[in-house]
Amino acid sequence: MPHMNRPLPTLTELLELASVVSLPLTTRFRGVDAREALILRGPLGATEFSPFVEYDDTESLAWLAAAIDFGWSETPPLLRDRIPVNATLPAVAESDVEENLARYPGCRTVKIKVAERGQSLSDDIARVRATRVFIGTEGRIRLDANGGWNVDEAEHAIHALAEFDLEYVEQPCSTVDELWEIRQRVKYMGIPIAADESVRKVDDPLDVARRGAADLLVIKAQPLGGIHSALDIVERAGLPVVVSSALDTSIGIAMGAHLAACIPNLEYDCGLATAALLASDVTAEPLLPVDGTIPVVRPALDETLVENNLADRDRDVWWRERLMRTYGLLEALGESTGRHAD
Ligand SMILES: O=C(O)CCC(=O)C1=CC=C[C@@H](O)[C@@H]1C(=O)O
Ligand SMILES: [Mg+2]
Repeated sequence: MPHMNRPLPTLTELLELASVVSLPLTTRFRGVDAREALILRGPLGATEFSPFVEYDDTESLAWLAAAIDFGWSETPPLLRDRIPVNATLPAVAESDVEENLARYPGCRTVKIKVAERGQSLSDDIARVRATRVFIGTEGRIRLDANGGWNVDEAEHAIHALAEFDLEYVEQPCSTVDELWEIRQRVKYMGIPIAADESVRKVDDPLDVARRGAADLLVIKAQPLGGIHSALDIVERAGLPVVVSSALDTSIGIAMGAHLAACIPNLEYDCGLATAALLASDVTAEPLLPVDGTIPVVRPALDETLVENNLADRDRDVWWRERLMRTYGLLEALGESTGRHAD
């Protein structure tokens, strides 16, 4: 799965090129208030290894392949220099919608988190309604349930939320079978179903497309093994895609922006505006949206910002040990496929 057109950098090299940062978030997201990431200074520019902290080493493997791909392999030809992006609205209270959306100047599309644990459908309805008021009738609203509903709950929620005019619903349920079922049930309403976790957290990312269980795919560069590997998936899936971030720093977002820039048909706004969720970043030119787009650039690290955001000593050790173990897995895979570290 990892693509590499040159030998793997050695583990010693990677460790020398690494800094571990912890960036505060403006709003709690995915249950955390800070985003930890290991930043690498690759020969082609800065790159990022930042599987979520709860992921095991096997799941982290694709993220390391992605980091090396972006830092050590040339990106395929870029077809555009800016990417239209959506605002990402965490599962905030109705009263906080306006303040959150004000961070995304010019974005005509909002992705709203719904089905948050501990909340009810009426919280979702209030958040979606406030968003529709904020963006007006021309704006586009998509929902992301992160698999939080069963099929009946999803059907009920989609009926209740359809009046707000939905562009699509992302991962309403957790399994591919459930996605297939809910897609059948809401087809008559003309609301497409997008797969996210059913692409990035499964053994076969193409299964959901092959089984006709989604209308479009959410594609994330890090969990799918990097730009080359993700492009291969996009090509083989044959469905429209939305390139999204993994709540990365602006370095990982640049990886996503480069991936999006390589995709011939980009019909939907991409989920790459999440630098707006970071209260601090590792570059002086964060990839924040301007006029609803972000640029396709490789931002330079600002070493003062890196220094100011360095993680605590114990977290630094934790990330370096994770890097070592994951590198071991990658190396073993390389050996089995004939690729070797120096
Ligand atoms: O798609 C977007 O608008 C931003 C990215 C985003 O929402 C996510 C990034 C990383 C992890 C996820 O919980 C979340 C998602 O599920 O899509
Ligand atoms: Mg999602």
